[in-house]
Amino acid sequence: MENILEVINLNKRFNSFALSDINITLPKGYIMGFIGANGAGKTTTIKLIMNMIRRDSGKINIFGKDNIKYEIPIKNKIGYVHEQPIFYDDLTVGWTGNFAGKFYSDWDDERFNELLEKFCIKKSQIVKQLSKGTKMKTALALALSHKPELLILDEPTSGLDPVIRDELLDILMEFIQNEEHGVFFSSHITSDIEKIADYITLINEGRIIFSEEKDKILNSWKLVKGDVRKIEEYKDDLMGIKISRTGFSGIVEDIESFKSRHDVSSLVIDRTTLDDILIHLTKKEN
Ligand SMILES: Nc1ncnc2c1ncn2[C@@H]1O[C@H](COP(=O)(O)OP(=O)(O)OP(=O)(O)O)[C@@H](O)[C@H]1O
Repeated sequence: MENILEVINLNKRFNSFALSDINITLPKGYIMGFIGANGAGKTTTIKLIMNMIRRDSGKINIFGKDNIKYEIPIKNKIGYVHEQPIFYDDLTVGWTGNFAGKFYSDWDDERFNELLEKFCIKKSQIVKQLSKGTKMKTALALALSHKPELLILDEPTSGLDPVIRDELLDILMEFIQNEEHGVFFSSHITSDIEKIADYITLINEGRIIFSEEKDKILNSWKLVKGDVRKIEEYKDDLMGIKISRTGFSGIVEDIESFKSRHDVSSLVIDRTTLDDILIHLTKKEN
């Protein structure tokens, strides 16, 4: 299987934060959701992928090529949306499209018009008068209008109402149908990721916790709950343990192996949602 994006042993240090040994692989034809708490390192990873900041070490290949050495041809085939899209605020959406089109050899004006219509945006609208959600939709229309092969989206669904979010998710699923494209998107809306992602990467405090197929994660990771008096028996095999007055809960990475080592008859074993995993594995203890 050919990879559209490979991040290999990537490191980047700021004064008080470090991204450590980041490894991510996205095969062609798939969508990867990138999740993590605020400040976990998602935007920094995306900026490194886009070569907007300098890496300390490691390697990033996009379409099989180094993202720095082949930056211009690679960026010609990437549709990128920043978490806070930046425009010339006093100008119109139409002007913005014409301007963006000059930078891409494959700009498709018809596609841009089609997307504006779908998102109910008029070309005559002045950018500074757009709502937050409409600005994001404009950024998405721009990112999708130069025939990109890879979409890199930093929180594309934040600020969008559920109807538009759903439309956007449909567009992303449609985008990968030809099996030649890929989507890498970060989001705090885990239901969006559960809905459309094939792969999920979870980052916490600058380290990858997992980067795996969604179905594998949701099938093998389970939420285990039990009587707090029995916690000693299980605690070494549970992650992110939370204790209340009566019970405990924790995450198990491989439920079959857990069952082979413990009597689970008194436990409740539930399917995990991404929110369960995020809450248990990334919440700092007070
Ligand atoms: N240029 C910089 N100089 C110093 N520290 C930085 C810089 N950019 C980011 N950081 C720090 O790196 C950490 C990770 O930030 P990042 O924006 O990557 O997190 P995030 O996961 O995208 O968070 P959020 O979900 O809130 O957008 C934060 O502690 C942030 O303050």
